Amino acid sequence: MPNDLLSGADQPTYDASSIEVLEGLEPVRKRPGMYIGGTDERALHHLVAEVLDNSMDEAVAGYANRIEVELHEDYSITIRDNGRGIPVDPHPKFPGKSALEVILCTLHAGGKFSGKAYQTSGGLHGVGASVVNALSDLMVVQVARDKTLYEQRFSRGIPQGPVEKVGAAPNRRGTTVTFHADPEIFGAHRFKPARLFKSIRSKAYLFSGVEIRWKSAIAEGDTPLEATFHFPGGLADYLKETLDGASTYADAPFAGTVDFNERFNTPGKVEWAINWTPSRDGFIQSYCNTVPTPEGGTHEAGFWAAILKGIRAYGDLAGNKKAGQITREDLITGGCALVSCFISEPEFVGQTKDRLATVEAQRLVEGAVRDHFDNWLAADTKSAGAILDFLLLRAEERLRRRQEKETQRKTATKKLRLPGKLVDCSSNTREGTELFIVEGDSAGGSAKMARDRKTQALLPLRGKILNVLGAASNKLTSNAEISDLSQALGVSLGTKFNIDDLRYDKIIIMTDADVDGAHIASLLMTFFFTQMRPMIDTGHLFLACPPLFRLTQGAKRVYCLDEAERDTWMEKGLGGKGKIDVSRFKGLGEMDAKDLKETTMDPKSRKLIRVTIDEDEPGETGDLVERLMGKKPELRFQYIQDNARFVEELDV
Ligand SMILES: Nc1ncnc2c1ncn2[C@@H]1O[C@H](COP(=O)(O)OP(=O)(O)OP(=O)(O)O)[C@@H](O)[C@H]1O
Repeated sequence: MPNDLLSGADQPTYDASSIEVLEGLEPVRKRPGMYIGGTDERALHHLVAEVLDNSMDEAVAGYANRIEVELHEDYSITIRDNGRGIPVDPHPKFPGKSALEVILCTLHAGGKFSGKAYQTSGGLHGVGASVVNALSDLMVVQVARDKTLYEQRFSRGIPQGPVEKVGAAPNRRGTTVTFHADPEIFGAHRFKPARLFKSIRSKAYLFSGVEIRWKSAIAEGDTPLEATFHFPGGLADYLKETLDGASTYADAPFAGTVDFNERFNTPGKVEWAINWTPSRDGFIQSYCNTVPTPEGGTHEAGFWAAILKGIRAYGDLAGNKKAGQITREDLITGGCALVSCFISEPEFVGQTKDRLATVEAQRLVEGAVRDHFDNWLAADTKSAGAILDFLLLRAEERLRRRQEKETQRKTATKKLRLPGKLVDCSSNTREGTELFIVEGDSAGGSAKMARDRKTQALLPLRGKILNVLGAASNKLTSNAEISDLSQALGVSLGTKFNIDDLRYDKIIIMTDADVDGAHIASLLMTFFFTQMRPMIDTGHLFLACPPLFRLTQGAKRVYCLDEAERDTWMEKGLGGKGKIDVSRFKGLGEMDAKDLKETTMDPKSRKLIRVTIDEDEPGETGDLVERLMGKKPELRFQYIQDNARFVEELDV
């Protein structure tokens, strides 16, 4: 027996009794991160968003027009609406329990699955309220319905008694939720009045049909202790307030709202406002069903597509040939945008709903905004001209920066601290250059001989790079392989990544054609996906396809990518004389320079796969990466196979 295995006597029993099933709300308390993205201050504030979103859903559906949020001295918080009130009648499927108790004590219980009770709601998973309940040491829910006031109390997700009638409510209806976040979960984190104030105010801007009242017993800076928000002017007002008097290229923002029902015969709507300013960085804040989506998603993509196509077409029409050079990057540089859409059955990535994944939203938003933008540009030629000039300038600057970078590449290379093991190419410009990331030093040896010195550079990696999904960001920057890689590429990680800094045109991952090689390739792809995403979006990342077999018959020779290809050739023969000789490459290192050049590196004869994100399911890829690279190693092989779904084949 290998000595790193435990001997029989030391082994803990591993049978059915060791398989645990977490019941009720236990999983939420055990792994809060899965439901609210962590246990930090952001997660704590997310609890308020979950409860507030339920009241907002009630308002957007047309049943409530007032919401009150009150922060108490002990940091408990009350959220009250004048909607229909959570149902309190006995639930037909759970004898002895009211609907209220089922909603608050069961995951995936809700009224928003079928679209019958709500058309366009922020809630959809049926877990929000129960998660808040599970993570609160006290939660009290009062419901005013049918002239009666009901109440039920909970602690850490467990009812402290049944729902009870506690009084009459002749002139009132609605739901009041009070909760105190459990310090066992959130430690010393406390609600920050300024943060709550800001997010609540933005909610009011998103739906002009609601009035939100704010009250706080706790002071923070100049945050008011009481305020009432009601913004009939919607997003245009919000943008004006956010820009705070900054000068803008258009006198009034391009703003509007389109009802999808009228336009596309499908429920929902989109509202937007955008203006360009020279005095600050651009930004976009997007929302779906009043839920903020800080990571964007399909609605944002649709919005930018409409603006980009609109401005290019306008430029074309005005006879400006350079308008086609404007990119989305230029639009965002000085463009300040707010986009809020309402759709039925939205799909978000994760329970914290940071990114919208509904594919349909892209088409709806683009279609709705595009016409209006064209009309707006045509009607206000003064603003349109100013914006076009500004964007053309942005595009020119960007192109010039890139040009400078390219001509300076060589000088910069000398100045840059490049990793010692990088075998650089000699070309002075980025155009046509390639960096092969190769597995192991020995592969580096034959690749060095096989490469075209002018355009092909090599970076040998020793062993496996850190799995970025499990790693903290300081670990990332101190990891030697990762820092060599980013230095060789000339770029920084994460939000600091700038595609213009990239030192090569194609980045090609070249690993052995075996499971280990596939694992290294997938670790690298995960790294690029999470830290250098634009590199994939702009089509710079590739996988090399080294062959697995070489068949020789007399003077004839072929290379096969896999067993199937080998078998086909074996059957039909190569057309040479004598017996077919089969050699299997165990790794890149075993191939001589000639083989490697011909099959894998020479642009004239090789095959490359471009790594792309499946556009139909932009959310899926992120999810997939997280699910499989973040957690269990045994799922990785599956992941590697699944990769095939988001790469497309390309002969280069
Ligand atoms: N203030 C409220 N007024 C009326 N009904 C409510 C209110 N709060 C919750 N509900 C009902 O309780 C259900 C469950 O709410 P919960 O927050 O658990 O999930 P959800 O909003 O459906 O989805 P999500 O998990 O995405 O938030 C809702 O679908 C709705 O039917």
